[in-house]
Amino acid sequence: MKKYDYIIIGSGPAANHLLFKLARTKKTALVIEKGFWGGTCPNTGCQPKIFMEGAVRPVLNTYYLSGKGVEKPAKLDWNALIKRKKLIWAEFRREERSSIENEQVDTVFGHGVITGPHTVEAAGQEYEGENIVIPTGLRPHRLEVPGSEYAITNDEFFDLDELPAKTVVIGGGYVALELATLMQAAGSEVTVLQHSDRLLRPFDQEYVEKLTQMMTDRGIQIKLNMPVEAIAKTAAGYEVTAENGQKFAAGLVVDASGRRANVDGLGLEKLGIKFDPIKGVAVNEHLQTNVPSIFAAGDVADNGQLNLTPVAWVDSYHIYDFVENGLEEGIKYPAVATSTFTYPQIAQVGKRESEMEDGDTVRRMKLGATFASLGEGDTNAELKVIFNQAGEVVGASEISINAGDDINLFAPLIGKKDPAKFAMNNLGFAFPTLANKLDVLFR
Ligand SMILES: Cc1cc2nc3c(=O)[nH]c(=O)nc-3n(C[C@H](O)[C@H](O)[C@H](O)COP(=O)(O)OP(=O)(O)OC[C@H]3O[C@@H](n4cnc5c(N)ncnc54)[C@H](O)[C@@H]3O)c2cc1C
Ligand SMILES: NC(=O)c1ccc[n+]([C@@H]2O[C@H](COP(=O)([O-])OP(=O)(O)OC[C@H]3O[C@@H](n4cnc5c(N)ncnc54)[C@H](O)[C@@H]3O)[C@@H](O)[C@H]2O)c1
Repeated sequence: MKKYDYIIIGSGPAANHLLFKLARTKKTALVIEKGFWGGTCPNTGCQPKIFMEGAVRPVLNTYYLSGKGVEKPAKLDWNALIKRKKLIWAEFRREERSSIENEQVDTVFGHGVITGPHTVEAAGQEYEGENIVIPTGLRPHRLEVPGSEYAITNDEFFDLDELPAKTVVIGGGYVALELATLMQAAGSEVTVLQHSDRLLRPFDQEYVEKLTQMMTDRGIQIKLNMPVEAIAKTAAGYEVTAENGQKFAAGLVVDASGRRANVDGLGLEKLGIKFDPIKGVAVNEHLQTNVPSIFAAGDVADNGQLNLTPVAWVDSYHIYDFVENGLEEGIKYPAVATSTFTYPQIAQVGKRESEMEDGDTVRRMKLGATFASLGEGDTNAELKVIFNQAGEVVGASEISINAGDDINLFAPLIGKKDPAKFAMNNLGFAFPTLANKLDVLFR
């Protein structure tokens, strides 16, 4: 039986960042993957999404600037964009597996099953590992209603050659609103059906309302409290029926009703490894499962964090430091910033206004009134920064077309006592960018 220092089941961001670290050592690893090499983020998640958003953003920009110096809104050519996407990704997919392999790292294509505290089976072979790491990620949740098989998920979305004239998106989280943004910008008539009364739970709800209004103004129908009862195939496409009897016709239905942990068929039950079928594998402060040689990392680890790529990186770095450097201190997550890649974007780091405690204060800045935002037609742009009683920055939220980038300026300011002084003395920001406006905000 071939022996390795690490057996890693899954090849997503949590796995490849552990491999980057291990490359500095002489340690050996086997990576097992049953889907696309590289995992969700580069194949069916963050990367194809941000690639497409890169074209959608300037198109929507011209929509808001139309008649204000721009003659008319630009038109997005979905078919051409997908063609270009497929070309770029075909090359990525050809090369990704071989980019992982080297003299220290072997790869196997297949479903990994843990058979013992140090053994894993894949593609009919058993392998031995000093350490086993489970970064198996999440898979799309499928609605449990008749006809749910007619809906696609993000797994198929980024390869759609044609975009129908009418689309229905089920869900109200990151994926639902990001995909709805892309499809409407490409000319589809989009309806979003959310089962509850809230969208984008991790974000400032005042900004979510602003975003909802702007999406609605562009023609996206957003229906709250609209649980779906069934999806049926019709001569023209599909018909989605809500529990209240309302019917929605569409040429495409996208199920974005959340994601579930990839824990099935991993052999966890046999070894007594604790897990939750939705949230994932139970871990301690070193990301160890209740079997000490077996770790979980990234989205599938029930680590109390949002399921984001930078969190997966932090997890894999911690496992490396714990196993290789004997780090005793438990994992400490930084304040990880997050953003929706809608139009406009909503971004967040640290506390939200709704989480303020006694003594906290909030300061707002109407970014939309600045020359830069006026020039971009981003007149609803706004920023909120939360301070604690000691004057330290404890959170920031922004709605703007650049919020996802802007929020990164606030991550290093979290916990800083005199942020204006810190920013002015330590960070030499370019002008005129949001960075320079920090000075105004902190006066
Ligand atoms: C549409 C979409 C957009 C997103 N956008 C963003 C974004 O903008 N920013 C952000 O931070 N995050 C984003 N995310 C989340 C991000 O993709 C995840 O947080 C990240 O991929 C987690 O990495 P991971 O390594 O834990 O798991 P994954 O990337 O999911 O990788 C897990 C891998 O394990 C494999 N696997 C599972 N079980 C087995 C098994 N038994 N044997 C072998 N292989 C197995 C899977 O095939 C998969 O390739 C997005 C997600 C989606 C769906
Ligand atoms: N920009 C980003 O960073 C980004 C983008 C996409 C995904 N992600 C990550 O991936 C995770 C998964 O994203 P997601 O959008 O799939 O999940 P999510 O948890 O953000 O949203 C799921 C949505 O589906 C709704 N829902 C749940 N059950 C439903 C039902 N039966 N019928 C209708 N709606 C239902 C929920 O209320 C929620 O609005 C996110 O939590 C996030 O961590 C991040």
